[in-house]
Amino acid sequence: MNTTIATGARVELRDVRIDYDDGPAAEIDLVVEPGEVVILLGPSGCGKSTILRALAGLQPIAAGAARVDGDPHDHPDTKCAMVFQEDALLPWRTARRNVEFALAMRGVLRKRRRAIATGLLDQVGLTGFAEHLPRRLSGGMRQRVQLARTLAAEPRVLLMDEPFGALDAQTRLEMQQLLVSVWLRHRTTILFVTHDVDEALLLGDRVVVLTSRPARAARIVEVARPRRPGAQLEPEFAGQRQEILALLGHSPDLPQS
Ligand SMILES: Nc1ncnc2c1ncn2[C@@H]1O[C@H](COP(=O)(O)OP(=O)(O)OP(=O)(O)O)[C@@H](O)[C@H]1O
Repeated sequence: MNTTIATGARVELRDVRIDYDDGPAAEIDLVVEPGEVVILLGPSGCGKSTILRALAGLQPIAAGAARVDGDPHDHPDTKCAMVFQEDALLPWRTARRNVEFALAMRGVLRKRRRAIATGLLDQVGLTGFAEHLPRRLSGGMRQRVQLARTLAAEPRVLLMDEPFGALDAQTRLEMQQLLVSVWLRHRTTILFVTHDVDEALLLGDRVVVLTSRPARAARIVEVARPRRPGAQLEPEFAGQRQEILALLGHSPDLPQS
């Protein structure tokens, strides 16, 4: 791998308020340390995506300030990359050429692009699939290409909006494990939106449980790292799971919707 490692940035949301025409959508005060994984969890429509969109510079902030490594962040740039549930690959380009496109955007010389793209596709477990068009790949594989392409841009912050929400349970588990391995390698700061408490506890250093709209932090749960296999069964983990479900208004005995 020839890419330099872009370590995570510090993200600050200082008394930030984000409005839509019909009123406030989020009121949030949060600092995410470099390389930290913070999960935003909350009821449907509470304002989770809105917070990510504001951090991506796609949504104006009505009050307060968003900063990345101390710099005001109010417009899209390469420091923060969004990863969506639906993949946004170019359908006429192979997996490798989709990744190369991001490298070209970053100004990487043509002769270096191929080796870097192949290395990134190896990292996300797609060795042997580099020359496939997106339509010949499964949903999980397309998400892997999207992750490789996102990493090619060397973002300092990954903004992930329910990236695995459309995948089947097995593929979702594989993608969660992949994200952990990618994170261990790159230590990118990650803000990750999910509805899934187990996903939150598996991936997060901290889980921010949000109120219904406007999204405010109802509680921030610290999660111990590193996770051991089977940690979900340990009492501390089970206690945190129940605490979060209670905050979300679910009975812990009921399965999550
Ligand atoms: N562009 C917009 N204009 C006006 N209202 C919007 C806009 N986008 C979202 N909203 C509303 O703002 C609220 C927050 O939306 P947002 O998408 O951030 O919620 P969310 O927590 O990510 O939801 P979900 O979990 O269902 O994806 C919702 O009530 C939504 O209908």
